[in-house]
Amino acid sequence: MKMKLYSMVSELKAMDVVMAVVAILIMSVIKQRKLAARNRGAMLWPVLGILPTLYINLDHIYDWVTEVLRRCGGTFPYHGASFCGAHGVVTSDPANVEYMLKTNFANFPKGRYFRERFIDFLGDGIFNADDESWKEQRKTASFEMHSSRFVAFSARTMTELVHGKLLKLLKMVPDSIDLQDVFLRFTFDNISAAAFGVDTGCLTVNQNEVLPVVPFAKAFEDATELTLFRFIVPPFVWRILKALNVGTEKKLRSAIEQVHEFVDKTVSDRRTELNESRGSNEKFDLLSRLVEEEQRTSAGNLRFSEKFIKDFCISFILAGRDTSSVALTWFFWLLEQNPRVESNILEELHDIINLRDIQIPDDEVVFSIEELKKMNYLQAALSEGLRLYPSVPIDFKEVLADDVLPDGSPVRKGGRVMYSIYSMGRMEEIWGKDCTEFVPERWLKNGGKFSGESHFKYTVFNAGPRLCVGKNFAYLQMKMVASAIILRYSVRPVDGQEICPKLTTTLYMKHGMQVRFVPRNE
Ligand code: HEM
Repeated sequence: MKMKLYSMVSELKAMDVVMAVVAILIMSVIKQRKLAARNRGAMLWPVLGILPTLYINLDHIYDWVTEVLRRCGGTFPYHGASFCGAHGVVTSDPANVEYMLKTNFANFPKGRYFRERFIDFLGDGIFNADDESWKEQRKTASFEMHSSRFVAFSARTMTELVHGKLLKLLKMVPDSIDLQDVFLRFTFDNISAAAFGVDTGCLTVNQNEVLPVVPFAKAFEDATELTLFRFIVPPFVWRILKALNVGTEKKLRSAIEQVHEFVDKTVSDRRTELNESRGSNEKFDLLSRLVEEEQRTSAGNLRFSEKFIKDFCISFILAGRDTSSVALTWFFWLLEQNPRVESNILEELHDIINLRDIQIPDDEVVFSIEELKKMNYLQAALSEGLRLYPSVPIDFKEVLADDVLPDGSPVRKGGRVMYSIYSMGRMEEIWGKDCTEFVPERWLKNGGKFSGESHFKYTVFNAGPRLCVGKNFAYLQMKMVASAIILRYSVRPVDGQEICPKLTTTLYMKHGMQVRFVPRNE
C-alpha cells in the first residue's frame, strides 16, 4: 500500500514536471510568435531556433526568405539550435551589404565556418582564403585574367568550343536534351581549358553518340556536392562521419583524392613541359602563366609553391564551373516565357550581321569579340536573368568583432550575416514596381547602351574587394553561347516538366530542363 502511494506520488511529480515543461514551451512559443509578429521576422522556436521554420518552408526557401525580408523591412535576426550556437542576421538591405563587403570589409571575412567545410577540397585556394593568402591570389588572378594574352586565349578557346563542339552536338539532338547538363559540360570544358589548358572532353560525343562520363569532371562534381552537404547538416553529423570515414564523408574523401591526383599530375607535367620548352611556350592558360611567371622571376626559388598553384587552379574551376551554366539555363527558360525579348535579341543579332561587308548564311556566322561587345540588348537580357535567378542565391560572411549594421541591426562576434542575393533582385525598393518581371530595358540608357547598376544593389557578382574576378569572362562566355544558339534555334522547353531551384549554394534547376531545338530556318 505504502509502495503504491509512493509510486502514485512520484508519478504525479513526474507529471507535474512534464506539465511545467510543456507550459514553459507553450509560453515561450507564444512569446516568440509575438516577437516574430512584432518585428515581422522569422519564427524562432524554443531550443531549435529557426530550424523548424526552415524545415516547413524548405521546398520554397528562397521565396520564403524574400517574403520575410519584404515583411520586416530588409533584415531579420535568426539563431540555430541552442546546442549549435549559430546566430546572426539575414539581410537584403544594400546599405548593410555595402558596409559588410566594402566599408568594414576587414570585420566580415569568409571565416572559419566556410573554411572548415571547404578546406579538404579547396585547401587555401582564393575561394577559401582570407587575409594575406587571399590578397596574394587576388592580385595574381586579376593580373593574369586581365592580361591581353589570357583574354585573347580564352576568346579563342571559347569560340572553338562553341562552334567546334557545342553547336555540333545540338545538331545531333534527336528529340530533346537536358539543357542544364549540356551547359554544365560546356562550362567545365571551358574553365578547364582556361585554368589548366587541358581538354576534359565533357562535350565530346563518343562512338555510340552518347555524352561521356568524364572521371575528373565526375569527381569534381561529387566533391563539390558532398562538400556542400556539410553546409546543410548539423556540424556534428559530418564531423562524426568524417572521423569514422563512412557515408558521404567517405565518398567525399575518395572524390577529393581523384581531383587532387589529376591536378598534381597536370601541374607536374606542365612544369616539365615548360622547363623543356623555355621561351617557346604557346600555352596561355592560367597554370602555364603561373609556371612561366615562376620561371621568369624566381631563378631557382619557387615564387609560387606547388600547393599555391594547385589550390589556385582548383578554386578557379569551382568558381567558374557552374555559375555561368546555371545562369544560361534560367535565361533560356525566361526567354521561352518572354517571346518579345527573344525577338528583340534576334533583331539585334541581325542588325550586327547586317553591318558586315560580306553576308553569309546565319548557320555559318561566328561572331567576333568586337561584335559581341556591341550586343547591348543581349547583355541587358542576361543581366536581367541573373537578377531574377542569381547563380549564387544566398551568400554569407562571418562577424569578427561585435558590430552594428547601418540599419541599426546589432551583430555579435562569431555570428554570420547572410545576404540574400535572390531576394535583393526582387525588392520593390531597389528595382521598382515591376521588380518581379523580366524587363531587359531597365539596363539600357542613352539610346540603348547597356548601363550597369551599383554592385551593392546588384550583388550577383559580389561586390567590393571580393568582386567576382571572372565577371568579364562570364559575360563573354554567356554572350557567345546565347548569340550562337539564338541565331540558329528557337529553344523550346518540353511541356509538363517541373522547373524549380535545387536547395544548394548554386541555383541549379532541381530536375534540369529538357528542351527541343527548333532550327530557325525550318
Ligand atoms: C554568371 C557567372 C558568374 C557569377 C554569377 C559569379 C558570381 C560570383 C560570386 C557571387 C562570387 C563571390 C563568392 C563569395 O565570395 O562567396 C564570385 C567570386 C569569384 N568568381 Fe565568379 N561568378 C561567375 C563566373 C565566374 C567565372 C567564369 C570565373 C572564372 C573564370 C569566376 C571566378 C571567380 C573567382 C576566382 C572568385 C573569387 C574572388 C575572390 O574571392 O576574391 N566567376 N563569383
